[in-house]
Amino acid sequence: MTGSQPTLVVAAALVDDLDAPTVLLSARRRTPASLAGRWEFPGGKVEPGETPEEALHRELREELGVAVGLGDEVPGPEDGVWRITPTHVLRLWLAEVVSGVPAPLVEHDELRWLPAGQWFDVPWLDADVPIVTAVVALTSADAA
Ligand SMILES: Nc1nc2c([nH]c(=O)n2[C@H]2C[C@H](O)[C@@H](COP(=O)(O)OP(=O)(O)OP(=O)(O)O)O2)c(=O)[nH]1
Repeated sequence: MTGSQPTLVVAAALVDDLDAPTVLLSARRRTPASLAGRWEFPGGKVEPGETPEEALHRELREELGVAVGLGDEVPGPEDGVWRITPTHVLRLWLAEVVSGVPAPLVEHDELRWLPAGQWFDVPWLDADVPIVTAVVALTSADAA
């Protein structure tokens, strides 16, 4: 049944401070055309031989040019993961930047640090909306 396994995507809810988050980073996709202009959590697919955490560090280095520290995972409702497309599931971690300044290097054409109370104020990918709700709940931010 290996062929029926969904593709695992890993991503980060980057905040300013894992202990007291106030701002959340969202990234606007450049491609494909069907997703361009929508906002997401930076990340990407886990490659063979990588752990999910290794893949996430690689994706954030490649996409944003930053090193991060990972916080808690934001568990999803389906065996702990988030179903984002018929063929992809997402795992998401809270994270904070430990080195570098995020820049839209590859996959994105704009980054935005969303202030508390404005975490829903960009057109997230449809699948990400409930995930943002979970991030709000987990961080107990007064952001919604
Ligand atoms: N990275 C990311 N992908 C998401 C999110 N929400 C969501 O539905 N997706 C979808 C969009 C894509 O169909 C898929 C991930 O693809 P991707 O394009 O980010 O992954 P990747 O960089 O490794 O892909 P590739 O083009 O190099 O093959 O998951 C999200 O918050 N972050």
